[in-house]
Order: sequence, then structure tokens, then C-alpha cells
Amino acid sequence: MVDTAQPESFPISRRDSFNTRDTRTRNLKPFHSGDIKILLLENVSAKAVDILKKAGYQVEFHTKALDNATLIEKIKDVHAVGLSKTKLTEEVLSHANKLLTIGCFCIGTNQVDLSYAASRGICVFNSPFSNSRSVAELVIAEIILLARQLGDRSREMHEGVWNKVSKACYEIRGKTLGIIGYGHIGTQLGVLAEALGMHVVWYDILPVMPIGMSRAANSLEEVLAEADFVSCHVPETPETKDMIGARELALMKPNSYLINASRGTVVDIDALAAALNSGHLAGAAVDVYPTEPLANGPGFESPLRNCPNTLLTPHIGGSTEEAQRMIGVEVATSIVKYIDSGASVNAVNFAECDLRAIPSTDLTTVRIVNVHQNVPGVLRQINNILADYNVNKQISDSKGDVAYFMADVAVNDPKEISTIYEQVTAIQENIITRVLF
Ligand SMILES: NC(=O)c1ccc[n+]([C@@H]2O[C@H](COP(=O)([O-])OP(=O)(O)OC[C@H]3O[C@@H](n4cnc5c(N)ncnc54)[C@H](O)[C@@H]3O)[C@@H](O)[C@H]2O)c1
Ligand SMILES: O=C(O)CC[C@@H](O)C(=O)O
Repeated sequence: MVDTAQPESFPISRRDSFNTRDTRTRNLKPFHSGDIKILLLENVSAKAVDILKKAGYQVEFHTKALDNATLIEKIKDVHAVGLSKTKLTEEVLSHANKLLTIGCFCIGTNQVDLSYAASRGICVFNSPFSNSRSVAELVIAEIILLARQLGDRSREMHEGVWNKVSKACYEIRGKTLGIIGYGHIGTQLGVLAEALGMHVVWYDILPVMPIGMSRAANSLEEVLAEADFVSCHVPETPETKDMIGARELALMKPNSYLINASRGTVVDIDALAAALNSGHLAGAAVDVYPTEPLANGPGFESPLRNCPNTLLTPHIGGSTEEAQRMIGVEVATSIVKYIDSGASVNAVNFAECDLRAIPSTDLTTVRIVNVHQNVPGVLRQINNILADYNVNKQISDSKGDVAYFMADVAVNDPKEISTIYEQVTAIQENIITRVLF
């Protein structure tokens, strides 16, 4: 496979080009930083822009998503893309000639074709829990708003209608919260709900330790039958598609409430609208939709518009200053570490590998970073190439069909860097090879 990922400033052949800025460990770089181009979409945090610029990269920043044609044009020439909801399908990624890494500045990674990206040697990072607390706090607010019908009361007041009622308005103390998906967000939510006096019952496909007084249910159905409020916190997978449909809504207690701040595919929206309009459910809060607009503005359509006691928010579960700042730092740092030193720790579609840093006194060691097809015999070929060198350390791991390899190799003459690079790149199963020094 042809490797076009090595920036044009590679290879160099002068020993004085070894980077020795750090006094204790070498900062590895195979290229002039200015060659590295980063495309940032959808207004990712200014913190991320700072980190990527400080790394010396060229950063192109967009506040909004790009249309598909523009995205395809731009992705041809960049080494990293940062996004939140933009879809990077196989079709889009097939145009990426230089792309090394994708940063999802969010938790969900369902917008990227992860396995196709891996097959092209593109390492994808996300921020697995930086916005979990923000989502959990929003859901807590929604539980209280629904129980008190605050959405409807506020709308009526804005329309000039005074409507003081207490009928079917409740405290949440002593009520049962059912959590579907007891992961980062589900567990945070459970802790907050218990602090407000709620009972918590949850369902997860994994055997997770219950936190506080919460209790694991044996099935989804058990949660639906018991809970006054049901809140979904599962990822988008084939198994979670329409996980809450007409059957599941019918199993929920009369006058209970449904909350979905996970993914729009998890709840059948038409069935939910029917359950609200019939009065079976007393209310719902929805933050995510099967299809979502790419830009702010009018024109949002949904069968849920005008349903009674229904809170609709524009996918803002993780939209707080705190969360966006933390996500910006975490994902931008992962991108820099991957580009500059090959570390794939926290990758979602790659084996996670890292090697300890090279001491600043060691001016002869280079780092070989290689992505290859995970088939027998490739490591033997790589190690045959490295056989005449002193390999200080190496690591290899695989995920599915793709394997990742890193080795720190002492070279006698910087000219050998190009030789190693060319030989490893020539291996038939090679996907991407980089030499960092
Ligand atoms: N609204 C927002 O702005 C917003 C913000 C962050 C995350 N999210 C969404 O919330 C989802 C959950 O986030 P998280 O950080 O808690 O993820 P997580 O991976 O920590 O937890 C998800 C949990 O769901 C469980 N699960 C998976 N499939 C299941 C199934 N079929 N039935 C029951 N449980 C199942 C998993 O075992 C896991 O424990 C994310 O995948 C993302 O799509 C939305
Ligand atoms: O804020 C966003 O764009 C995405 C938030 C959320 O859905 C996530 O997956 O982290």
C-alpha cells in the first residue's frame, strides 16, 4: 500500500536535525511542524486551537460543519481533523491522502466509520468522560422540570397566560429513576439522583458495580415496569436502535416520564409522540434526534413539537464551558502525542501503544511507527529489517484487522533513517509507516 502520510519535509539526513529541545527527554518530530495541517470543524474549544498551534501546526478553524463537497476537498490535504457531529463516512475518508488522526471532540464516535479509518491507518481519539457530568446535571434538571410541568408553565407565561396548577405536579423525592446504560453518565446521574432522595434502578449489558444504594435490574423490562422516570444512556449500536419503541413505552408505568440524552436512534420518536399524546406518558425530555441540523437556525421539525409536557433541547447535554474546555485539552493533547511521538493511548479504533520517552542525551535513537494489516509474518519482516540495529525497545498490539507497531532503534548514521523507512514502507501489508526522531 502506498504511504503518503510522511510529511514532505521528511526524510532529513543531518544528525543536527535531531530535536533536542527538552532537557530530559527528546521531543520526537520527523518533520517541520509547520507542514502539519489540522482542520477543526464545529467550533471546537479555543483550548484545542491553542494546544495545536503551540505544537507548531497549521490550524484551519471553522465554527460550523462543512458541506460534504467542501469537506472532501479539504480532507485531501490535512493530517488531522477535529469534529463533533460531522459524519466521516468511508466515502469522505477515501479522499484523505495524508490523514493520520481524527479527533472527536465529544464522547460519541458513531459519526466516524471507525473500522474503515483503522484500515487506512487513521487513528481516532475521543474524550470518553469529559462531558459526563454536564449531561447528568442536565438530566437532573429535566427530571424536576418534568415533574413540575415547568416547560409548559414557562411557555404559557411567555404567551401571556397565567395558569397556576398543582394537579399532577410532584416532588421527585421518593420516586424511582430507571437508568438504561450504567456507564460514565448513568453512574453520575445515579449519584446525583440519590442525593435528591430518589431510588435508582438500572439496566446494563455489562456486570457493573452498583454505586450508592442503586440496584441492578435483571432486564430492561424490569426497569420500565418499576421506574417513574426512565433515562437512556446507551451508545448508538445496532442493538440500541429503537431500543425504546411502542412495546417498551407500553411497558412503562402510566404517567411516567422518558428522558433521552444519548443518541436519537435509541428512541422511536413517532411511538414516543403517540405515547405522550395519548396521555400514557406524563412527559418527556429529548436532547438528541434521529437526524439533527448541522447548523443553528430555524426549520427544526419533529413529531414531538407541541407534545404535552415535552422538553426539547438541541443536543446540548455536553454543552458547558467546563466540558468543552476539558474535551478540547484532552483530544488536542491526544492528537499532538500521536502525531509527534506515535502514542495511541486512548484511541478508540486502534490498539493502544506507547513507549517511554527517549532520553535527551541519546541522539542516535529513532522511533519507527508502523500500522499494518494484522496477518502472520509482518512482525518477522519488520524485525528482519531492524535486525542489524540495536532495538532499544518495541511494542506491538492489534485490534481487529489492523496492528500497530512501535520500536526505538539506534542508528549509526542518520542516512539509515531513510533506508529503514523505505524498507518498512515496502512491506506488502504496510498501511502507514512513520519515522520520528
Ligand atoms: N446529549 C449529549 O450531549 C451527550 C453527551 C455525551 C454523551 N452522549 C451519549 O451518551 C452515551 C452514553 O455515554 P457514556 O459516557 O455514559 O457511555 P459509556 O460507554 O460510559 O456507558 C454506556 C453504557 O451503556 C451500556 N450499554 C451498551 N449497550 C447496551 C444495551 N444494549 N443495553 C443496556 N446497556 C447497554 C454499556 O455497557 C455502558 O455501560 C454516549 O454513547 C453518547 O452517545 C450524549
Ligand atoms: O456536543 C456535541 O456536539 C456532542 C456531545 C455528545 O453527543 C457526545 O457524544 O459527547
